[in-house]
Amino acid sequence: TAVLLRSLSAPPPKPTFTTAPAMTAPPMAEPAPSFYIPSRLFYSLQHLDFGQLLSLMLTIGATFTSAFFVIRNTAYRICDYYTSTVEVRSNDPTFDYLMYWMSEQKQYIYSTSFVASAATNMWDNMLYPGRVKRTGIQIEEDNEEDIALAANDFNTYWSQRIRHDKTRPIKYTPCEGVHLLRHDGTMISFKRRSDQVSRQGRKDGPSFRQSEFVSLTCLGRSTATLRKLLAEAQTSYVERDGAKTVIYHSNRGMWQRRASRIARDISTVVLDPVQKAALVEDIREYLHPLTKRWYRERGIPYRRGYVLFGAPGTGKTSLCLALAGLFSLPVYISSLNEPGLSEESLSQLFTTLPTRSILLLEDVDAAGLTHKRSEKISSRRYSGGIPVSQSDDGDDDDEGEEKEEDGPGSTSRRSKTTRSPRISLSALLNAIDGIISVEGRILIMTTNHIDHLDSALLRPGRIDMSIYFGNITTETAEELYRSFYSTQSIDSSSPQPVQDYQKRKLSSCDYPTSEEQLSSLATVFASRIPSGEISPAEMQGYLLRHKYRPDKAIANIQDWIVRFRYEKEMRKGPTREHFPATAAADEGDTESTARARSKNMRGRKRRGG
Ligand SMILES: Nc1ncnc2c1ncn2[C@@H]1O[C@H](COP(=O)(O)OP(=O)(O)OP(=O)(O)O)[C@@H](O)[C@H]1O
Repeated sequence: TAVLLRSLSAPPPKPTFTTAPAMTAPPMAEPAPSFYIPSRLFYSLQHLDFGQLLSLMLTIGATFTSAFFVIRNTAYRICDYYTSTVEVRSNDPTFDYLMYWMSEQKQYIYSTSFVASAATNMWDNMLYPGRVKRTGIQIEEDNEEDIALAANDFNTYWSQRIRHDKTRPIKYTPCEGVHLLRHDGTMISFKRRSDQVSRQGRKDGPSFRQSEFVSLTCLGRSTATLRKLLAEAQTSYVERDGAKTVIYHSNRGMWQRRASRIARDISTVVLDPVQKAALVEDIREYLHPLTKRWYRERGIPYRRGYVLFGAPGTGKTSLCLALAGLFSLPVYISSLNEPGLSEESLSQLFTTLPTRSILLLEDVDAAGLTHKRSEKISSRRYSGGIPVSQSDDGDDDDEGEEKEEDGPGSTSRRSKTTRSPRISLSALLNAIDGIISVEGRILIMTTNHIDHLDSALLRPGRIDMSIYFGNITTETAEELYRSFYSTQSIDSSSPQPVQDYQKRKLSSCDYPTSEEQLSSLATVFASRIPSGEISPAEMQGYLLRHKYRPDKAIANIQDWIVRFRYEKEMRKGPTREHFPATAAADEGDTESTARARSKNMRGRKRRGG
């Protein structure tokens, strides 16, 4: 250290050169101030010229770097020229096909890193890792083997079911990076990467959307191998659905597959036969290719919309699913109340629908955007887009009356009074028939209160047919009874254990054996049903108690109706008749105190008291 310090503080010695005296040695260039210390250090230790050494090193470095880039670019160009690549993006259905196919490949993927998923919602987790919250919704696909096993031996089936639920099969797809796979004797490189894109277009924006990319590369200038692979992936993805109805749900502006269900037969949804036939005929006509041409020739946007309205549990959603089954169309379900749904994502949902699909917008009245704009109610509750809370004294008499009408289970009224609309009416209208909105789709909106919808939403072109769903009538009660007990013939296409099970079950119950017998039972049943009082869902609830006893369903119906009426009364709130003692004490009430009490009661109800 002492030597070093001394050499640094001493003036630089003159370098000695052993060249010919005639040639004057060039004096060593005075090092630049920043090189002074390293230069002195080098010279004192190695007697080397630091400047020359540095330039030599820089030259070597630059040569190697340029050589590296030249070689790499040449290699890339050669690879590009002699290989074929296809890129698949996560916002395209092909991505789903490919990832499903990959998860089904048991061998021939040469990789050491995978995304493993045993989640209920396997697809969401795999396709969009880290982005999907668990909703707790579990929709299971039907499994014929399970049904056959259950028909044979329920206990074994159940223990297997429970074990399976605990140890869900783990599915694998290659994780981010490059992997090799062999398909039809060809080696294919599979590259997966993801990119985070904020909704505002900035990477550091508040809400991110993860986009994924997969590229498949194989040797040769022909893309045939890759096309064949993708076609195979698509077929395997589509074939698993068979004739089932595929249901998609919206999630933050994207459609996500949720389930495939055995299609519901349209005859199981009871509705005025004339209305039902008109609706089915209208859709059939709309889907006809000549209709499409007809629309195009006249410059009319090729779209069709329906609104199904009526009380809860009257079959609106059921009819929509049955129509999807009848026409083998996928159903895309969304609700304007969905958390996180913005105007931008709503428009994206509408534009990414496939042609020939059903878009079901549920409970449009509950979104808070659909009040008639001219009405007093609108300005009072949504002045400036900010919800105005109800005053505690329960002054709003209309409100109280409407609440009672909705019944205790109604959520739509509550949501309207506590939330401001996130989607404006104009955004919804634009999404429905905006210039980039998909043509060929069928829009079905359901609502419990059609009178709350703005007339702009219901104008022809947006909504072409409105169908009312009402409570059970004598005719629909008969139809429901028939559809409930008619499917008792043994399905000869079912596996033998299932047929045996059905036979055993039928022989132990008192089922009608012929169509005539069923008809006369249905007529007796229907004659005991009061028209317009009971919703189909409530009726179904009753029939489910007598799933295998059609005779008991008839015998017990009158008792059930008495109880049903009583419970309905009680749900409306206790009245004087329920409390005769109180009624007597109230005899002396003046009209004004009675009104004050009723007002208080409404106020308490609204506050949940
Ligand atoms: N018209 C009907 N025909 C046959 N079944 C019905 C009918 N209405 C209701 N149901 C039965 O009642 C249940 C609820 O029906 P659904 O969900 O279709 O009613 P909804 O009108 O859509 O109700 P909400 O307005 O609450 O969404 C289903 O299980 C369905 O089978």
